[in-house]
Amino acid sequence: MSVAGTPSDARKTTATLGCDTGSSALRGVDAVIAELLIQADTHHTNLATRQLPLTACAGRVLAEAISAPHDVPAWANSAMDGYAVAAADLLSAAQQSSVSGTETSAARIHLPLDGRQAAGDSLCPPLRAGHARRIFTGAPLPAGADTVIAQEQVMREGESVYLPRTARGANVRAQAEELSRGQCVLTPGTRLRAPEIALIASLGYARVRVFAPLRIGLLSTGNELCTPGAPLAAGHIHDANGPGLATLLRGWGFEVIAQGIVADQPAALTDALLSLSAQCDVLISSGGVSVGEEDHLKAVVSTLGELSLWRVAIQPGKPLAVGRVGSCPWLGLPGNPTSAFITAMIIAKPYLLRLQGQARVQASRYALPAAFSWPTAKPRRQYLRASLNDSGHVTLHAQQGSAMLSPACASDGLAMIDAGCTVALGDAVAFLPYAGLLS
Ligand SMILES: Nc1nc2c(c(=O)[nH]1)N[C@H]1C(S)=C(S)[C@@H](COP(=O)(O)OP(=O)(O)OC[C@H]3O[C@@H](n4cnc5c(N)ncnc54)[C@H](O)[C@@H]3O)O[C@H]1N2
Ligand code: MOO
Repeated sequence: MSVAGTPSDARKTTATLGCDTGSSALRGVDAVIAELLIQADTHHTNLATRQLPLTACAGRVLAEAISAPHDVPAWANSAMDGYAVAAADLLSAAQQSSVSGTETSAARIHLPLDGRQAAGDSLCPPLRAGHARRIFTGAPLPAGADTVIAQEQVMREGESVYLPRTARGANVRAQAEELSRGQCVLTPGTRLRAPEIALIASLGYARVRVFAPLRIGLLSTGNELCTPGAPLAAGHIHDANGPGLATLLRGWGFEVIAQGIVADQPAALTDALLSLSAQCDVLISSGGVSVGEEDHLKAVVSTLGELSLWRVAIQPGKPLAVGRVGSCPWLGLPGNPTSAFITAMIIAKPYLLRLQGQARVQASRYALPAAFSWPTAKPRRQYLRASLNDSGHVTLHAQQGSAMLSPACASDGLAMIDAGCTVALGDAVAFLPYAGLLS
């Protein structure tokens, strides 16, 4: 990806592009996210916490540090089904074999067995000197043994075995090789996904302290909107943003109080915002934040609290607004469905996750070769519906309209092209998979 000129040149390009009125005044996406994260950091410490059973913690954010109550592994054990030996015995047996000349293959050492050790055995007597012990994966390593030889490499003959030379320590999971007792393994702010839940369970904890889920008040604004399932009157459309955004927000672990459709009229908006702000930690609306005479939301929010930011250098999603209703933060997403989704995933998500107490909030992005060219630099950062082809190159969906939903369903993620940048075929371009944005 290349930037058109220096940063100041890029600003000049932006300012002189007549087709995007007012773009020079737009705030950059990264600056807006950084500002929102600072706001969230000063807010989230007030969040309530609860101690919950592990089975109820999926997607919750940890509110306490988790330390290992014991070494992991707590005791040395076998990583293979095979035979436990002392490496020193292999060496001395090998020397004897070569002196007596009884060893048919120089690689084989003959040792008698002293018993059998399975996972879950409560007794584990020490290994007898000069012996091997049948052992199974996860079984404790007997004192005196330091090496396990996988059974595929061993010839068994009655109660003795022929063993290959093996490096000391092979196939042994040493005590504390992963974690030491008392070591902090998860810090507050960690989102609990399947691996974290399994780790906590493995340490023996049945309950952990997590943050209460953020309660988000959601409303779809617009006089043209109609609830899905209801017949459409002339000039009306079904509300896509309400169900879509609620799904996104619930997928990120939040509780959603869905207000449904609210007419774009000052009185109706005022009532809805005041009632939701009394029950919620954050308010999210879609629609009514652009420049039209029917876009009343910004004025209403200014009256009820403060409009702190409006318009971001992002495409789609430019009219995004941020403010508060009383002390309740409000994010006003644009009405075009894809603009609403993209601003939710790119800007609202890190803010909300941080408000929820989560430490790591940025979505993964990968630099991958472009299977397209983007010859004209744009004044706003682009988030384009994109997929990966069989060679792992980024392809763009043919339709990129911000009112269109089907391209998002037919793609794998978003290609990001910075403001002022062009892309030539084969250039590295940032790709954000939906997998990291939707969950
Ligand atoms: N003169 C200008 N017009 C527009 C500008 C501009 O800068 N100057 N910006 C455009 C951009 S960019 C966007 S994005 C939209 C955003 O406008 P609003 O946030 O005010 O949204 P609405 O006008 O209410 O709706 C826009 C569009 O989306 C449809 N919509 C709204 N809500 C829903 C919903 N819940 N489900 C499905 N579809 C919805 C609505 O019917 C409109 O078609 O403004 C541009 N205009
Ligand atoms: O930025 Mo608008 O969101 O292009 O449609």
